[in-house]
Amino acid sequence: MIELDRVSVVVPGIRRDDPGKVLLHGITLELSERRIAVVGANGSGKSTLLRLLNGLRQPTAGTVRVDGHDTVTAGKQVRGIVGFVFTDPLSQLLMSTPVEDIELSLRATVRGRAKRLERARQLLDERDLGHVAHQSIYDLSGGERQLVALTSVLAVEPRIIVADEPTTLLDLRNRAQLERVFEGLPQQVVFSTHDMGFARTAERVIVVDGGRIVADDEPGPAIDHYVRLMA
Ligand SMILES: Nc1ncnc2c1ncn2[C@@H]1O[C@H](COP(=O)(O)OP(=O)(O)OP(=O)(O)O)[C@@H](O)[C@H]1O
Repeated sequence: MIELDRVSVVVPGIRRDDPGKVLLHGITLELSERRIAVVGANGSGKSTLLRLLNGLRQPTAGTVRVDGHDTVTAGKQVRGIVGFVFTDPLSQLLMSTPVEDIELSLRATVRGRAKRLERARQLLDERDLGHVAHQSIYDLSGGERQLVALTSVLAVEPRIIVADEPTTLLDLRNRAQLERVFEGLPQQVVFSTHDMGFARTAERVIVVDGGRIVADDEPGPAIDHYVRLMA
């Protein structure tokens, strides 16, 4: 369970008389559903909200807790529970090939390089990515790259996945494939998206506007609210 209690995020101004910019205004949420989508216009605060959930960003005021662990004071535990998938997998893949990247992830949980490499190859095979295991990550297609990034995050078995627009850079076919992969994950998944079809696969849709939650409902009414807002 993720809990946000009166969370604000403020970026300080550059000059002394500049009050700064409020990115999120006093948000209180309990996130327990298996699939939660966050939608909103560009710059509305979706990424800021999602980054709070695994401690990538810290609140200026209020608290974020994951299974009772505060993301500020217990960041390590939180990152063990919440895996984060970025829009651009190249922001996340650190090694030059898929097998090496997954081996790196596994250093947190598996002892011995040979064992880690074997497990990495097995995880890639399970996602039908065995044939690209030793290919440069720069030579993968966008879809393959995002699947490798997701496989790398899943390798350490997080209980919750937070994904920031994971399908935005993909073509329609890869988008559909990745959405199916997300739908099949046993983990709780909190994702942001501009794709209303993807948002409709969630049980709950949260609409963010100007750093505030303006709708929080089942997909039908929440997406209707968002569409009216954008009209
Ligand atoms: N470190 C920062 N300093 C100043 N402004 C910031 C900072 N980080 C984010 N912002 C601003 O906060 C607002 C919300 O950004 P955020 O990335 O959360 O939006 P978003 O809803 O994810 O947008 P998009 O759909 O375009 O990805 C934007 O106006 C952005 O420019």
